[in-house]
Amino acid sequence: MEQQAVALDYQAVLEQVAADVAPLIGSGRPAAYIPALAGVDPGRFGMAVADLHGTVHGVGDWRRPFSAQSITKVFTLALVLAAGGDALWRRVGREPSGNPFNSLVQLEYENGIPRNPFINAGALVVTDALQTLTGDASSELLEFLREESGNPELGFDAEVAASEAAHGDRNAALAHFMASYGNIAGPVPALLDHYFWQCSIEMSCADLTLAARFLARHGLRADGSRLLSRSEAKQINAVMLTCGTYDAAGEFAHRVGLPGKSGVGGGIVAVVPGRCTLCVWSPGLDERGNSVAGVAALDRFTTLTGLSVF
Ligand SMILES: NC(=O)CC[C@H](N)C(=O)O
Repeated sequence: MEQQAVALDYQAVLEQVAADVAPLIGSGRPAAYIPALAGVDPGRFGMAVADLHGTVHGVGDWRRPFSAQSITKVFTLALVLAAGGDALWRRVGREPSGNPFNSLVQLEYENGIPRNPFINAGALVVTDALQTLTGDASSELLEFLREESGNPELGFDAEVAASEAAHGDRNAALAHFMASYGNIAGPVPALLDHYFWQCSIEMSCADLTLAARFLARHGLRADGSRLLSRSEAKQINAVMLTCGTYDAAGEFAHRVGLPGKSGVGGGIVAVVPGRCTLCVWSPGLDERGNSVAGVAALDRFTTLTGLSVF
């Protein structure tokens, strides 16, 4: 049976979701391996939905900025595909890794080609590609996010970026290891700086729902111009579905049924292609690095509304 695009009362749905997941807020733990993130209040919860035209509804802390972290990997990937096309896929795969996001182990067996663009190794390759294409990967990303969200105030959190750099041995190891296979073009120290700056961008649920709309709009930017072809937008959504929540992507697809991308700041962006974008934030993470209340909220949202890609 074909699903009708019935007008939904997003505000009422969000309020219901927030009430339903309230007992889970504070479960899990904020990321501790980046000390500047460990101090975030685990009692926070916000969620927003943006429709295709940019009307945003939200509940809780939906306007409060948080550390976007790995959610930014979606946008960096989009900018590289927009500027460089398919060439990227010779350097990074599109398969789930089944391993933690910062794992080193597969890289040696697979000749320095990361499994997908959303584990840290893959994101480092994507950032390296953006650096080659533009000369200033982090500024390029920030500019794009400001334009799409309509929020010129968006910026980096210098304390988080410095904290990541100070505890960045794992990411440095990944980057140097891939460089030894010839899969990093630029100097590793500059690449790591850009990568950490990107991860430190602070955005609210409202900002992220707006910025991700090109994924629900089949590649069209907020101003109506085309960022990606319809097929490229589909490809990013597909990789989000299969790889966006790391080694929990199967569980996320099972529960939520939408392309999604999480970050260790506790945010998750999800996309209903042709319909809307969602973002939820709550800093308590499960052992795989995904927000406990966040996944539950998206699960509840798709159950209540029937909105899913399946
Ligand atoms: N999953 C994440 O959000 C990880 C991003 C984090 N900045 C890191 O590189 O470790």
